[in-house]
Amino acid sequence: MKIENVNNEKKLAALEAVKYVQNGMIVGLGTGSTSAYMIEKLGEEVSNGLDIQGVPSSERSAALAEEYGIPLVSLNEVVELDITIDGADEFDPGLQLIKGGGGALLREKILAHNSKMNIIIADSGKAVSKLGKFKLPIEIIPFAANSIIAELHKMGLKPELRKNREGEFRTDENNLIVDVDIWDHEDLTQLNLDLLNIPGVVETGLFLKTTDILIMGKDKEVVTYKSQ
Ligand SMILES: O=C(CO)[C@H](O)[C@H](O)COP(=O)(O)O
Repeated sequence: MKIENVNNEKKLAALEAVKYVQNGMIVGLGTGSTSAYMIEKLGEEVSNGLDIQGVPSSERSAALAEEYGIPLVSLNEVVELDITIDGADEFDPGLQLIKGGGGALLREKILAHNSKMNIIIADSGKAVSKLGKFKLPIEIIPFAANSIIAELHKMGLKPELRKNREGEFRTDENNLIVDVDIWDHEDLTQLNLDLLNIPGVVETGLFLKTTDILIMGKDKEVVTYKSQ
């Protein structure tokens, strides 16, 4: 699909999700290109009088929200969120997700866990029948990087340390990301537990039970899925 069509689907999903935001809400702000459309639209609504406070899931989203005039608070000030709107790298028919392509999975999962409602916004290219074409991001602490990578190799997960132009990719919490191949794994709940059991693994990008509503842009329309 052409990039402008993908972007249009992202935007459609984002605009639809913003309709769920009401006056007085504490809103979790996701990270990524789809979430950026949502933050831009929320900023427009704020300038038209919508009274909300945002809790950003990354430094990038915090900067964007500030640029668009959305008042921000920290999670520690509010403890619970009314709604979080975030993107995904893949979603399956059970609305299970792989997230973390942008490296913000830790704060994103914390927001999702502490939110009364979680809305995921995505273009149609993110829909899969089975999770795992996208490599699963895992956040790990630098102190244990090599031992964790060795263990992930033993598990057959073909780990790759994420890099960028500056060298090792660092998260907002100054951790590392390892991307692993989970394609051959059927029991994702068990896999998630096995990964979280490795000392030094901070969080995984498997979001298995957090989605309440998923809004997908598809051509010029939106399709809304609700969790059962
Ligand atoms: O999980 C994420 C960041 O950690 C993003 O939500 C995910 O990567 C989707 O990004 P985009 O909206 O740019 O396709």
